[in-house]
Amino acid sequence: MKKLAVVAIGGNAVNRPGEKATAENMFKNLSETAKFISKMLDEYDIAITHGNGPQVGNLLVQQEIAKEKIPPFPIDVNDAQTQGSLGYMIAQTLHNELKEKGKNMQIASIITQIVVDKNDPAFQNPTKPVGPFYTEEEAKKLANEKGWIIKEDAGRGWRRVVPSPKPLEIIEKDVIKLLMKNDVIVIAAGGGGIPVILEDGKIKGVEAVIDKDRASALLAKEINADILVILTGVEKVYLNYGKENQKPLDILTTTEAKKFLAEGHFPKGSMGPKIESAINFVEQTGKECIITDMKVLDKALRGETGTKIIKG
Ligand SMILES: NC(=O)OP(=O)(O)O
Repeated sequence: MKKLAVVAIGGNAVNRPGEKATAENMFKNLSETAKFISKMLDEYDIAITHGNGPQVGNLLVQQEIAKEKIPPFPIDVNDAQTQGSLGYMIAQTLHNELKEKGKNMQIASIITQIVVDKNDPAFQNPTKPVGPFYTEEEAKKLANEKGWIIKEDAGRGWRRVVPSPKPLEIIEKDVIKLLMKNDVIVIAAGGGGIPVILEDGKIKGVEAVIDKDRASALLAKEINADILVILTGVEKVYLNYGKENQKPLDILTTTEAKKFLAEGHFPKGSMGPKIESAINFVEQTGKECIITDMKVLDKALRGETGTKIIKG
């Protein structure tokens, strides 16, 4: 029997740094991503999750420019748009890769809503970077003109930030489980899921972008996954990343992970949420999480590279 995995694909699986975010480039990059992910399908049934920070921010910019003629949508509707566009691209590129390998598997991209707490303090303190990078000067000008909140993003430049509440419950969890039981590759919780709140027994979208690694950990827990795989731009997690004394980590216990997180080894906008999500999933389930680069995914799953987070 195959094991169950949630695979969270990072931003560089979709857009390479410095490359234009054209549909053509995104299809090209995702075709490569599909090659790496498809290697795990003999051993694992998978649910794929993806980010949407750059894409949802780009949609907001497009709508800002066109707002005199076409009314902008709220952020939750734009989250849904990115689930649709990226879900389509991932499904198509994976379908084509599997066909080339002589495999005929069904792939379903699920528009996924995730309940958040309407009193989550994140609504008062936006932290999630979206859209393009700006210089400090450009970003401050845009913040003045458009009322955006802007922040410096992990030493890479300035970006608009929006609220990022904690994901609590996946509305479509049962249909995701049903599809996975029936050997369907599921793409779900894209862009961290569409944030919704409960009001008078109904659900209603709210303007925010949930962190995709947090949503991936929740999905992995809810579908009882054997492993959470977080794909990113580095092969291993490092202590003192980018410094002369940087040290790669092969195995990290949850106790060590919490200590290093508190010591500031994992920046808020990049490795921090991945480590937090890994700790949540591993502590709550006793299962494992691997953080690695998709190019070495097969080796990491064999325990030959990557950083494995275990309970302890
Ligand atoms: N929603 C989200 O976390 O997107 P990124 O990973 O692209 O920032």
